[in-house]
Amino acid sequence: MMIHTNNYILNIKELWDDVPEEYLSHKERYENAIKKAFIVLKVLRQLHTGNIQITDHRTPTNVYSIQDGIFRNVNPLLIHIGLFWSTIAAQASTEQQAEWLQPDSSMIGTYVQTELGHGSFIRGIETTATYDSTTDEFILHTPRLSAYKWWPGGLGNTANACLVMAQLYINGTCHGLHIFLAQIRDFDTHKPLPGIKVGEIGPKMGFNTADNGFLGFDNHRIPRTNMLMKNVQVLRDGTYVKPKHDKLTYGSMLLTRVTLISDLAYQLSKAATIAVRYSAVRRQSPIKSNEPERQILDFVSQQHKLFITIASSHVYRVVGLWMWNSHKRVTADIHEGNMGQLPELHALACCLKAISSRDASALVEQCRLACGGHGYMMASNLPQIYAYTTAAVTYEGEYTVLLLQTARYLVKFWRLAAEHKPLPQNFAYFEDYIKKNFEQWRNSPEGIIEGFKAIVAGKTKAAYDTLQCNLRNGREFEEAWNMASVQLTNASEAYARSLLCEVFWKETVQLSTKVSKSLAIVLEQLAELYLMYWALEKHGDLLLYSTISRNDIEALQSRYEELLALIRPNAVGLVDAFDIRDEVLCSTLGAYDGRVYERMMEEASKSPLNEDVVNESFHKYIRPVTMKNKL
Ligand SMILES: CCCCCCCCCC/C=C\CCCCCCC/C=C/C(=O)SCCNC(=O)CCNC(=O)[C@H](O)C(C)(C)COP(=O)(O)OP(=O)(O)OC[C@H]1O[C@@H](n2cnc3c(N)ncnc32)[C@H](O)[C@@H]1OP(=O)(O)O
Ligand SMILES: Cc1cc2nc3c(=O)[nH]c(=O)nc-3n(C[C@H](O)[C@H](O)[C@H](O)COP(=O)(O)OP(=O)(O)OC[C@H]3O[C@@H](n4cnc5c(N)ncnc54)[C@H](O)[C@@H]3O)c2cc1C
Repeated sequence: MMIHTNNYILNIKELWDDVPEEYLSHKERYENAIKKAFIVLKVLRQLHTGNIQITDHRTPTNVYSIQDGIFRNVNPLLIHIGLFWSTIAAQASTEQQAEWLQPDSSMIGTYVQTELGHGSFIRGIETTATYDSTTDEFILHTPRLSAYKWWPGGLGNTANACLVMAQLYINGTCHGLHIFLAQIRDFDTHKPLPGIKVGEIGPKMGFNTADNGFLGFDNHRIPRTNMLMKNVQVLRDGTYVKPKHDKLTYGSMLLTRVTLISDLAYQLSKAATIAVRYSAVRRQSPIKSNEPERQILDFVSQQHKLFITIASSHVYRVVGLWMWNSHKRVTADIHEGNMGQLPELHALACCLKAISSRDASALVEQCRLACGGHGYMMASNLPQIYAYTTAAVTYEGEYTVLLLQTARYLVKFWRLAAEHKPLPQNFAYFEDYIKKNFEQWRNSPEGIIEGFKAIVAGKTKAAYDTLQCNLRNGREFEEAWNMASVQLTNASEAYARSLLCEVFWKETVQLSTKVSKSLAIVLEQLAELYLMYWALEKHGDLLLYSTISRNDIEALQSRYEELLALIRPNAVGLVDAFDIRDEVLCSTLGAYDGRVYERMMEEASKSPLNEDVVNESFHKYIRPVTMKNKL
């Protein structure tokens, strides 16, 4: 059957709620979401097997984005689709993949890594997988409460299988973390298998349809062939065959960090669409007292809040794609046995995942604030987008922890520069900074990019000097590192910002040659706005580390304000161009037709508190008190 995915999915009635999900209980929310998840999964399987074919050109992104509207929260199968399958595809041997990656598989899986006691420091994970050569099995075991797995999405009620990260023991020797496939529930009855203690962890700030779960193993046995064996093997006699790089097991985190950048771009585009459209509808107070009230989008301070969100969505879309292509290239190299580019990819993914999630959550919150009181309504959808986005600051590598990973990479190159050793081209600016080869400041995108590089160099130098000073004072390296960690994270943050500015500007300039002149102008305005915004935000750092002057900063401010005025007439068009359907946006404030107040009233009428003219609690609790003296 040929289908148009948009229409097909939008027309499946069971996928769309009559009662807004906020009115459901924790249990009902899950049950509602799981019903929908399996309808969507069926569609995806039909697409995969070719039973239905797509006529529109944007799937699977389309299916992925439509699900945002379907769930208004999180698809409980997100980890099954996004992490379970992709980890098997990347880390299982060809034979394992042939067996496990069947489109009609009974397995519903999840990715089980974090424990009650350890999330960030994964070498501290306590779950063990001990090889028993007499039976050719691994024994999975949870030695104590802190070793209970805690957090995995879909684990609480949905999954019947999982990929477990555990410490591998062979003949008493620990070989570190490895990934194992374990069945945890019966495929038919769905009851936990013997030796498995599994459940759901309870309500959270968001992700409430994702049934995040806990899991403990009591000497649970799985076949030896259930260890993911593409990069590393345990042979029948217990021989351990090492991987070519000892962090290949962390590959799924790397991939998800890369993917997340694009997902966050999409969340930003939703928030921007809601806030900009609302700001075009909402009128509040005149600018000149003798004039009618103005669209709040005409207030320059409102433009300052919103246009950076539009621009940032483009930045993360462009940089997300750039990272995706790098990941593809590096993965192909790894297949050929060349690990050379992995450290760089890891360093970039860490800082970009950290900064994109932090930026996205801050900007979504800014959009909510920009919608005044109405932005606080769940029906605006901004609170849900925020709850979803801010979780990304923590999961898949906590913000600070990831920035400190990138700092290791920066410090290595600074050490080379300080010792006057050869540097790769992309760090040549470290040497310039040491030799004080400072460029004359230019108030242009290229000038700002150079300025940001000077900040990276200056901050890395400061962190490195502190580290050295701590070492000279007799501290051990790890302690000296901890003492310098505020400066180290600052250097990483600056590095991420300089990458974002450089990649976005260069890609925009290139793209501009391929599109119409009028579109090129708008794209360049947005890119310039992004660079100016951050130059002004970081003007203190520019004053410290570059040759910028006070006059230059004043000129930047004027150009920034000019850009706000230039973008204003295109603001609504720019968010319309994100092309997000009303059914996906799920917002009373952001719908295409601009019927904000009508939709708000329609949504309010769905409140169960409006079902009875007089709520029965009046008779039970209020009247006895208020009427007491009059009875
Ligand atoms: C209709 C449906 C359609 C569905 C379509 C699906 C599409 C999917 C799209 C999905 C997109 C977005 C949605 C995503 C939603 C996700 C939902 C949430 C899921 C959440 C899951 C999780 O959170 S899983 C758990 C994640 N946990 C972490 O990230 C833990 C963080 N900690 C670490 O990574 C490590 O502990 C740390 C790296 C911090 C340290 O490791 P350690 O072993 O201690 O390292 P060291 O010994 O200190 O050595 C460091 C050296 O190792 C190098 N290194 C570290 N990591 C890596 C790596 N990954 N790769 C390469 N190298 C690495 C590091 O550079 C050091 O090297 P050096 O030379 O010594 O400096
Ligand atoms: C919504 C959501 C979904 C999730 N889904 C999954 C899943 O599907 N599967 C899974 O396995 N896990 C999942 N997780 C768990 C997630 O990966 C971890 O919570 C995350 O990696 C952070 O680890 P933590 O909770 O141990 O934080 P902690 O490391 O305890 O962080 C607490 C604080 O300590 C600081 N800190 C910790 N270590 C250091 C250090 N070395 N240096 C400086 N500061 C440090 C941090 O910066 C932070 O401020 C999920 C989490 C959330 C919130």
